[in-house]
Amino acid sequence: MLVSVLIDNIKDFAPIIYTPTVGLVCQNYSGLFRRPRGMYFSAKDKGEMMSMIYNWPSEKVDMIVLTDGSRILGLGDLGVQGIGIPIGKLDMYVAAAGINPQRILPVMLDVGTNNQKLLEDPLYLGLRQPRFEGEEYLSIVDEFMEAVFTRWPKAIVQFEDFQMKWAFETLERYRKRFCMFNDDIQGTAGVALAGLLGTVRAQGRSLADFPNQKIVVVGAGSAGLGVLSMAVQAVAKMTGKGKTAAQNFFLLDKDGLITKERKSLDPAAAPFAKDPGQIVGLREGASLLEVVKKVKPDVLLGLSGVGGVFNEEVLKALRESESSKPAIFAMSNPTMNAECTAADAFKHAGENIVFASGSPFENVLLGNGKVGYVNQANNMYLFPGIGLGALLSGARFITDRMWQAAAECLASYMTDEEIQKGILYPSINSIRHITAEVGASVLRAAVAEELAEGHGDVGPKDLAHMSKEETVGYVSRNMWFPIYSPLVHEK
Ligand SMILES: NC(=O)c1ccc[n+]([C@@H]2O[C@H](COP(=O)([O-])OP(=O)(O)OC[C@H]3O[C@@H](n4cnc5c(N)ncnc54)[C@H](O)[C@@H]3O)[C@@H](O)[C@H]2O)c1
Ligand SMILES: O=C(O)C[C@H](O)C(=O)O
Ligand SMILES: [Mg+2]
Repeated sequence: MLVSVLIDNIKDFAPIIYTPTVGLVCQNYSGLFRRPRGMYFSAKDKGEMMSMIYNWPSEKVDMIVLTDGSRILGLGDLGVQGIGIPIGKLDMYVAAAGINPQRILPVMLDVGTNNQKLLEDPLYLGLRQPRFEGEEYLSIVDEFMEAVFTRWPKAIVQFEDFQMKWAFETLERYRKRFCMFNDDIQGTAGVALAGLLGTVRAQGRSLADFPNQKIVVVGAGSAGLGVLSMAVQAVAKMTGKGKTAAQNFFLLDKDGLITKERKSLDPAAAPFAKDPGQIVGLREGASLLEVVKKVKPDVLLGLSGVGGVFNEEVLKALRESESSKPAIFAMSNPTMNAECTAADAFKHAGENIVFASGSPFENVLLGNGKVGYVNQANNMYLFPGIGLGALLSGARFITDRMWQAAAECLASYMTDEEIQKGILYPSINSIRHITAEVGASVLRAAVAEELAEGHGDVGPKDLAHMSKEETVGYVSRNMWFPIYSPLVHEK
């Protein structure tokens, strides 16, 4: 496809090159395979990764999206078939951030798969062995990262769709060594925070009221925990109180409400586990329905990967919310894995809700000319700006402060009029403009943290002297745009 066609028609094409169609492609990838795109590093390539990286034909690489295929959307372990995700994310980088398509690199780390069906599939393209674990696994990722940053010291690496344990562990391991981030933990958190701040405004409250929002998060994986961590940081920033920042947040996983009584409580979930004494009438492992009935939340946010967990009973219980405009974020992907459909949300929870989903749904016609607006709460609103901002600032690392700046920029993009209509995010048609603004705020945060080393001829001092408007101009001018020579020259 011509890149200009993609850029000019991004709203129509995003659901094809990206979520949800990319999920279907990954599920059927070995059967659909025609030609390779990107690079595959197998566990058997250990010791060879440096020469492999130096064999990549493009002299410069700006953006790399890397997966090990272990948690592809809500579809589970798809082994090497997960390469569709880095390809789709990088197509978005080209369309949304104007990253030169010759400088992108989709990468698959093939460390085996635990998907029995794939292991038995004669067409499966990857290693036919269980996944590497422990130190063996980490040494493979280490070797890859060292090789990448030796050849391209100013590249940005985005980790995508890693199962939770490796998502957190690799983020901690590399975030202060390399310019990298984990999109499922950090990108999702930023987009959700922008949506949560928009929800406060939509509910007719002042932003300072955010710490009082009662938020029930369903799914304690990399995405759900990422969202809560960032929301807690935002509350702590507003109130100056770190310790009690999580008190209005409730977290559930497949075993129900997480409390301090949970046996083998995951340390990553521990900061959000409720003290049983604190929550009268709710026990360890309480069901989602019990929690919604008791808490009467302002927001119900799903990152469980399980389609339909916001069932009719749960949605009806949300009618008792203390908020006149409760919000439902059914963020799991692809469409089949959404916690509820848009139509069901408006039907069962009422017409005055605010609704967002990770995968696109059509707006819902409510009758009498009224429209139930569907937002797409997807990390695609932020990762292009984070990548571009980091690249153009020459950031050494990507910090929490840069993410906060990105989320606040996205949140402030919306006018009061839009917010009143339940519109929390801008149209994807303006994704280049959004990315320029987000990229500029990330760049300025990098400068403020003295992490900006400059890019090309533009040094750190030049960056520091740019006004806000000049920074947006600089970012926009550095977006690649396709210009095609006409086949027939006009006389
Ligand atoms: N919209 C977005 O931008 C976005 C971003 C990242 C992830 N996601 C989606 O979020 C989902 C989860 O991703 P993840 O990386 O956190 O996965 P994960 O596997 O790390 O976590 C899933 C969590 O859901 C819990 N869970 C499973 N069944 C449940 C149930 N019936 N009720 C309550 N909780 C249940 C699990 O216990 C686990 O805590 C995926 O579908 C993914 O596509 C969306
Ligand atoms: O890929 C997406 O659409 C969003 C997110 O990164 C996910 O894993 O679901
Ligand atoms: Mg993802």
